[in-house]
Amino acid sequence: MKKVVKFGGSSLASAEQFKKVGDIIRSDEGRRYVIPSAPGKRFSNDIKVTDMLYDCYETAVSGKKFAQKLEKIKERYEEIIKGLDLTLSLDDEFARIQESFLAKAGKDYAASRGEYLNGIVMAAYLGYEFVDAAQVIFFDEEGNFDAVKTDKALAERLQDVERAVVPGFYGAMENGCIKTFSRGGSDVTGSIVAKAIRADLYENWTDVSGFLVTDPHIIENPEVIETITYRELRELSYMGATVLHEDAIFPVRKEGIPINIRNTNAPDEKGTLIVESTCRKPKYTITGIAGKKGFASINIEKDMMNAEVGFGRKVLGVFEDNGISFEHMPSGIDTMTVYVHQSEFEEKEQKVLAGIHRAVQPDSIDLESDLALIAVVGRGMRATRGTAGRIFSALAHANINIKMIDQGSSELNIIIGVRNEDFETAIKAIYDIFVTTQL
Ligand SMILES: Nc1ncnc2c1ncn2[C@@H]1O[C@H](COP(=O)(O)OP(=O)(O)O)[C@@H](O)[C@H]1O
Ligand SMILES: N[C@@H](CC(=O)OP(=O)(O)O)C(=O)O
Repeated sequence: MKKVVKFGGSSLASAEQFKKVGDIIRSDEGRRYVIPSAPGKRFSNDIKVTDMLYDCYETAVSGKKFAQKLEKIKERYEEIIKGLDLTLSLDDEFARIQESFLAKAGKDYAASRGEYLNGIVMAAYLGYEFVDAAQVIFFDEEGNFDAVKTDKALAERLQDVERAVVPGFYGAMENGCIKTFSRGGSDVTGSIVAKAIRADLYENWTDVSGFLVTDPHIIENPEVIETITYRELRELSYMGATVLHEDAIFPVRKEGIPINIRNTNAPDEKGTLIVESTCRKPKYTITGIAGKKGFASINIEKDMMNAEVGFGRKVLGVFEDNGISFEHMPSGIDTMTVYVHQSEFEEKEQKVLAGIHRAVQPDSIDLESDLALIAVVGRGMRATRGTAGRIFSALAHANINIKMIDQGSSELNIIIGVRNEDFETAIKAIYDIFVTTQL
């Protein structure tokens, strides 16, 4: 059995957490390739090392003194090294980082040092070989991930390495410059390594007991999802369920490698298994609920809109010309509504409105802001009648006005638009009706 195991920042925030991780790895021979994140938060208002590095680098490039900030980061690692009784000095590494900050090596280089240093500590602790991600994970000149080159390099490099630590989150471009994935990207590294070595399983260890039906910040102690398909997960992680980076699904999915989300603080729990397909019946009609705030809607009206060939294309062309992607586009006979991210739209609002007027001469355009989108996802919805009806009635009972409802033709998800201020109450109402009361 060959397993790739990724440990998130919360699992590696302190020596105590490192010890739990060590026990987990040593308890299973198959856990041969380890992907660590940078040390995360030790307590709720602590600062992640990645954020300390961004801040320190910004101070350095603005020409201010940054030695003290760098020292604080070094202390985080020294505390871990001391707690693990290791004889390891990071003095040379920190001297090099300081020089590189002065030479403006880049924001991505700065952030990547969190995982790089944690990888060195982890390799020393486990007695595994350290493989720098800059040697095996590649980005092209435009900064896009180069899957083909990476897959080949990783497979070759790890071919004869029995046990290795590969730091998460970063790689290198052709010119040697360090480049990171977006935040939470160590999940992506784990998936890429799992694909390259043809792993049997990709374990992703975090601080919750699996993928939960909904965000634990909204519902206290939500149920754990036992089995979820890649497609369901993609919908949920795209809509804000942050436990797994949305791009982490693709590499393993291509190879049919399952992902197992596990809890470092409760290693005996089975967690969530993410698979290509399953005949296991889901426990509830819905598998999960996720959502995001901060959308705006642009409602366009024009008599006889439906008869005007190319109307939709012309409207969407205006958004494209302004570099704005749209999330949803429900339409009526003489109306169409476009949902966009408010932050992307706000600064270009007047340009977009003028563009729409010019392109399709509408009768009227209405804007609404501070909207939230909620995705109710589940493979079980296809076989169950009345799911949308139950959502409607749950929200009506909770006194929430539904702004929009959109069911994908795959019947795997229903998207609901509500006001930002109703977001949490709406999720609670949907959770209650499908999970708590199991109606
Ligand atoms: N549906 C969900 N299921 C599980 N966790 C979720 C969900 N939605 C949001 N979260 C949050 O994701 C966190 C885990 O992700 P993350 O902070 O990236 O962990 P790590 O540091 O281990 O990579 C959990 O602590 C939880 O608060
Ligand atoms: N350390 C990086 C990458 C990462 O994946 O971290 P975590 O596994 O703690 O989400 C970040 O904070 O974004």
